Amino acid sequence: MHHNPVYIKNLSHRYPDGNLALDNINLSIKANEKVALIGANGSGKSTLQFHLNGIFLPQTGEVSIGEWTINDKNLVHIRNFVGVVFQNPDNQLFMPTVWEDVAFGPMNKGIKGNELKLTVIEAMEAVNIEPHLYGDRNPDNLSGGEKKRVAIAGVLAMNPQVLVLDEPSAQLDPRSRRQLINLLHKLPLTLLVATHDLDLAWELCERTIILSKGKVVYDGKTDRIMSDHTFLEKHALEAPLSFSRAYCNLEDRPNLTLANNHQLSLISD
Ligand SMILES: Nc1ncnc2c1ncn2[C@@H]1O[C@H](COP(=O)(O)OP(=O)(O)OP(=O)(O)O)[C@@H](O)[C@H]1O
Repeated sequence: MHHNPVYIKNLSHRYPDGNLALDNINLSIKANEKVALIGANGSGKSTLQFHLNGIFLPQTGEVSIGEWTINDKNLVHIRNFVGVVFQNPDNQLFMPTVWEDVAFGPMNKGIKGNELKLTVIEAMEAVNIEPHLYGDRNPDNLSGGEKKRVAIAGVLAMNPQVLVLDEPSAQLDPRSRRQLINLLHKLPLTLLVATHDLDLAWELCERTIILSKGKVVYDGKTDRIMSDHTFLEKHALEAPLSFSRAYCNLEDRPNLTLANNHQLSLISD
């Protein structure tokens, strides 16, 4: 019996057209671990996330969330345990006002009255969406970054133990992105962040999983992989800028070692 909040064994996923999007994935994530999921377009990140809250059920292999091995009978438990914020917030916001959107999940869990009000306010404040300014607004009329933050608030209001985020920084301006990183950093929960923003991966996640053509090709320390330009290039990825900058100040991060000459030319650029 394992007790990790996320445990995936021999998971494969083939789309109806024959496309093998996940090819024998094995991984587990410990409580409160913050993990980046990176990989080029089409590497399988979204497909994997769809398996984490039962949007897809395993065709081959198994996915366990907390104490449940996902099947079509325990999806309510799974979805209370795992919150997923999709890449496109338009898929997530459907109520006439921001307030109702954030309140929707906790209301369905039976929370009401003052407790509901406090839950909604807390979730909105966590993502810097001021309840008195945004509560009555129609989500359709928000900017992309505001929608994204409301979608995150709606998931936080469910009080999940595992939070899965698909491209959380994609539409955010630098300040909102920074605030989001700080918020995610502080959250006492298990986090899996699929992102092309390798700076965010590096700043937020000690561990990185790299997918390539549906396979896990790296699972280990984020620091280590960000210094391996040859490996990143092989999987169509690029080292983050801030990481290269940090190299200029190696004494701040004494655990880093240069893996090859690429970094040296990058630093002097
Ligand atoms: N509905 C579908 N039917 C058939 N193939 C699909 C479907 N959705 C995705 N795929 C394929 O499965 C593979 C994995 O796609 P997925 O969306 O999981 O990748 P991703 O890593 O999330 O990509 P991106 O970075 O572009 O969001 C790709 O080859 C994609 O073309």
